[in-house]
Amino acid sequence: MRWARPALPRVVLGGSATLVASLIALAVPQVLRSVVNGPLLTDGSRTAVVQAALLVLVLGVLEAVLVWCRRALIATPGTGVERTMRTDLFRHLLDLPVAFHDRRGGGQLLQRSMGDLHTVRRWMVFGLVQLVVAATTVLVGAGLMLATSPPLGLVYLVGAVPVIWLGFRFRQDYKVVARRARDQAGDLATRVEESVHGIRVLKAFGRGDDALEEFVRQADELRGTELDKARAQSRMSFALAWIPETTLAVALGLGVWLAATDRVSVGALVAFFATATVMTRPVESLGHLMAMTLDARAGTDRFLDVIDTVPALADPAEPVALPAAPAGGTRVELRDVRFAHTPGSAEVLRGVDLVLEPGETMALVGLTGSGKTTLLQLVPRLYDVTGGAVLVDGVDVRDVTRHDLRGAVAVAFEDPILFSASVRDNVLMGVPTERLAEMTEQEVDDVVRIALDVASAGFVHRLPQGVDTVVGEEGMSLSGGQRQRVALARAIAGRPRVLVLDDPLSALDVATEADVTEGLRRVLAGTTTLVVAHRTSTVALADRVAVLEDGRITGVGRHADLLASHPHYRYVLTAEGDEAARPLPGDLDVAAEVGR
Ligand SMILES: Nc1ncnc2c1ncn2[C@@H]1O[C@H](COP(=O)(O)OP(=O)(O)OP(=O)(O)O)[C@@H](O)[C@H]1O
Repeated sequence: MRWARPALPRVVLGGSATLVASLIALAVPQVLRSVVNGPLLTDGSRTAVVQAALLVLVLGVLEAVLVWCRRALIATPGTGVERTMRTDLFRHLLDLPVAFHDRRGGGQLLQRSMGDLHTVRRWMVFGLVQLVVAATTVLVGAGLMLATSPPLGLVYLVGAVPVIWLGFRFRQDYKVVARRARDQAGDLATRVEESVHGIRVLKAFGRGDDALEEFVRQADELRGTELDKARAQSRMSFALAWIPETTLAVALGLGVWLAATDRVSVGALVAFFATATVMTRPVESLGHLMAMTLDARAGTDRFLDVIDTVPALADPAEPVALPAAPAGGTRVELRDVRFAHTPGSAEVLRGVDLVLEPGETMALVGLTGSGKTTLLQLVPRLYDVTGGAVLVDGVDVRDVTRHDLRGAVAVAFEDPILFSASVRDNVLMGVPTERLAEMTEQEVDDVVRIALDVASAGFVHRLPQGVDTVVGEEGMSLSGGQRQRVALARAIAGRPRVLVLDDPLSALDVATEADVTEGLRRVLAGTTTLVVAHRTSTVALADRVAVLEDGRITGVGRHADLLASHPHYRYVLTAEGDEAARPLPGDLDVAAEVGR
């Protein structure tokens, strides 16, 4: 795995240190054997006993030093691997298309980047090395026992057969519950995230108890799975404790008989059981270490599920550069555009043909759910068309890099999302980083000031720290209309070639709306703009209006002309509100005609 590779040298070194430490532990019984068989049972030489004791002491100190080395060597790369995996996952999440995030719960992704990777790190730092060392210790120990006394060693090996079989079954069962537990933990995190996000709705509708009930149900489910895990693990640990112990009891009876009949030396018998004692801990830890490994595997699988998802909206292999911005403005064309949110589902857009001439402001009007937002999102390529093409200055948006495209096209959504940063930083998100890097402090200040002015966001200067006020998570410390204006300022701050606005004035009162409209008119001159409009006042920003009906554009023209000639347009604007069909200044005559 590429994430583990940089850490491998230190992990191998740390593993080797632990291995040597375990082998040292296994060597102690052999020293014991030589003491028992030598000085203890024969000449009783004190020097030999002292030498042996000193040797055991040195071996003990060496073992302790090596255990310390393991910790020092492995802790750092373990955290490094976790950090790199987490960063790569986050980078990938940013790279994945909006359609991916439409399908995945936020909590699941949170759980993947935090809980799952934490499990992987713990396994790398502790589980992996311990597992290798325990397995090696058991193998070497079994070999030593076999060499010390073949009949006793064989008894021990016979006992290993059911343990191996149980281990195999444990692996099969635990793998499934480990994955289920991680998925359920992700679902639970999604529930928390969704409830916190929608706390106002829950409180306003008194639905807190229902949310709690659902949370408890999911938490119980997770607890059930955790208990299944614990049960499987304790079954395995139980087997790993009683089978070797029973085997040793049999071996003890046999060993005493063999020693009594001089078929095995007392020293060998002592060494055999001392080795078995050294092996007790590694053998018993195998259950826990296997469980840890399978947990880490479930975490890794969930990590790879996301990281292996190829971004459907990747940059083209040979990107085309957008032509330099033409003096008169940028031309945007939607050519026979088709779009379905998921493969096989009904098409939301069914052959949209629309041209925005350079510098033109086009309003997009249609019934709720007719696909206006969807259409808008195809221009900055938040989704890819499923048929036809979107062209910016004659270039298919799929042929340019996303970086170039997003430098040229700016968006303001109806539901404006701000980040927990200052107003100033939120606005500056709309300016490409390279351009920001070339600006002086004064120029940056001017960009922020002008953008906020155009969006009539003067309220910002009355905030406690002015433009440096941090707006809280998702900008929740601001009102809806205030957030909408900051988001609008962000969209226009970068002076984009194309501006895509999704009903950007919907949360504003009439007076503020008039101010913003006035400011926008100035800015929009020369910027090709597509703006979703539900109200006549937003339509007032536009040079022409396009009517989206049943997935197609059924009319394009001036507001007054459409009001006169297009029944669906008239119906949409009238249906959206009493004041909606209010004619624009200068349209009074036509409106009067229609009204008659
Ligand atoms: N992420 C999504 N996944 C699946 N279907 C979606 C998704 N987003 C929107 N839709 C569907 O696509 C259709 C068009 O939705 P869209 O948001 O584009 O409409 P709209 O015209 O902007 O509506 P409104 O005026 O209410 O904002 C709707 O039927 C909606 O259910």
